[in-house]
Amino acid sequence: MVFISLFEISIAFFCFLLFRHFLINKKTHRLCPTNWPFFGMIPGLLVEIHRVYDFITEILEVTNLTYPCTGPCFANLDMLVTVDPANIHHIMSSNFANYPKGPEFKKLFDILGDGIFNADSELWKDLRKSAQSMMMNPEFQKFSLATSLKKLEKGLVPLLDHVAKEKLAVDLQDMFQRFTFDTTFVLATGYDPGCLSVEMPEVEFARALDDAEEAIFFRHVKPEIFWRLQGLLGLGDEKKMTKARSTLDRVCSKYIAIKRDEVSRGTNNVDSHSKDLLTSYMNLDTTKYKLLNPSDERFLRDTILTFMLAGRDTTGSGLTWFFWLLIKNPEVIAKIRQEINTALFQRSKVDDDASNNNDSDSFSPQELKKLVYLHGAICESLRLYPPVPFQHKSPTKPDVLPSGHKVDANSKILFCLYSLGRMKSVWGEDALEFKPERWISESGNSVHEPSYKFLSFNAGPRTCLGKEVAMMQMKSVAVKIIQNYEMKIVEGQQIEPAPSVILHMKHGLKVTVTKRCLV
Ligand code: HEM
Repeated sequence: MVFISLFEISIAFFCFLLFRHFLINKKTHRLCPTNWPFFGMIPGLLVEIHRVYDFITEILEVTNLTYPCTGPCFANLDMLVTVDPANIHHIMSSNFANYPKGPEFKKLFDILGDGIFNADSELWKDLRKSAQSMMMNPEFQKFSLATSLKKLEKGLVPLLDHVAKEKLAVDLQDMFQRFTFDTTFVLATGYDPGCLSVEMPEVEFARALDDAEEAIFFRHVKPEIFWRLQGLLGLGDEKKMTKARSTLDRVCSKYIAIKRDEVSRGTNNVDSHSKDLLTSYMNLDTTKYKLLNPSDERFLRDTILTFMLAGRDTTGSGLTWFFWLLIKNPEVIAKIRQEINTALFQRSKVDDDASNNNDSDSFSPQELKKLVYLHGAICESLRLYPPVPFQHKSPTKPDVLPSGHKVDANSKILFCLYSLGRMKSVWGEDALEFKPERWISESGNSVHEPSYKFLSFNAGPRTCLGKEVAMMQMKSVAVKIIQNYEMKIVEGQQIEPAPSVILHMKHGLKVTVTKRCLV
């Protein structure tokens, strides 16, 4: 009897705690997830995980751009989610020193070791300066453009011709990932893995990167102890992560050994003209960059892997969403074609005057820069579908953000780039529409948007180092395909972002292709 009453009293006390909790933690808005005792908002987030980006976007729109998200009390998953441009500018630029990526970031992305994505303070400075000096070198830029053009002519065009001739469907996402995988691998190591071909071979390195990215995404919503346990027991995503790690280590180690051998024998791959990043790092002047150690295999492995993640997936994802938007908006394709034809006509006039005979339909970087409408269309696509959909920061000292939110030392701040590009209060009432014209001024020049508003390439001192390489690559691919092919989306596909640290399409993008008759 006494036992039953004790049980009833406990239930009543628990109900009282729950009631009190809901009175204190009233929801900011009906769309926001409930903050449950013990589990925080995680149950509400997990229910919406299949459409997590749109869910967060809806919440941020109704909460004035910043939302404190509470995790389970035992899991250290509390974070402040913000897309307020004033906060972004404060964190990314004006108070950069107080906002490193932090140790939590490195734990989640541990597969990248001490590469530039994970590094902070002095190590990051050395990594950034060395990578910048290599990538800004005009020889590297020429090498990068030549690599893209060669892959276009020898890989992408034959594949699209084949698909058109045989009336097949091709997964554009797979095709672009293979394209950028090959080009980035050449830039990183000097070797072409030949992933883009009519046979579409399975490439274990590419599969391992995909698996690792998915596992990293889920680490963001799981308590650390949980995913570490999964890793130890070899379960779920962490099982894939362990396998991915061993594949990535093995492949990197193989290429490092081949390259060391070549560099020591002076027989470097002629195609790369010694401008690939691996060769440059092996010959690094370590008196300038005291914290970098190119004789350490681990350092070279982390560098290759970081560049593969930085260059392959981002540009591949950017191209996929861009072509999806184009196919859905044929009037945009027509305008880009018109712009390309005008540029080709002007070039032919200049050539006639100078008696040159340049009948190539590939554009030089200077010519590509003049395609203002194409530039606007790509920026518009990167605004709505940023390849890196979210980013983290963690303050070293407590601070108050311009939005008035207080942040503690070592707390987590998350920028949702996907949501930022869709906020009506930032981009206007037509924020959800695909409008390349948004990026063109009345005088016909490109409109520059500040990076704390258009964050797709990051902002402040950690701005993306590959922005120019990526834009040139996307433009070269776009010109070639738009000029020579028509594409149609295969009916009945569901197009949605996959939960990953890169904004992939969950089920790919299958299209049919026909070759255009050019007169
Ligand atoms: C459309 C294509 C691309 C997009 C949208 C993009 C976007 C970004 C973003 C958002 C970051 C910041 C990530 C973070 O701090 O967590 C970043 C950093 C970086 N990106 Fe890109 N990226 C692209 C292409 C490339 C390419 C092609 C390369 C190199 C070949 C590259 C190299 C880098 C590097 C080295 C960093 C680290 C910068 C630092 O931490 O100081 N990116 N990129």
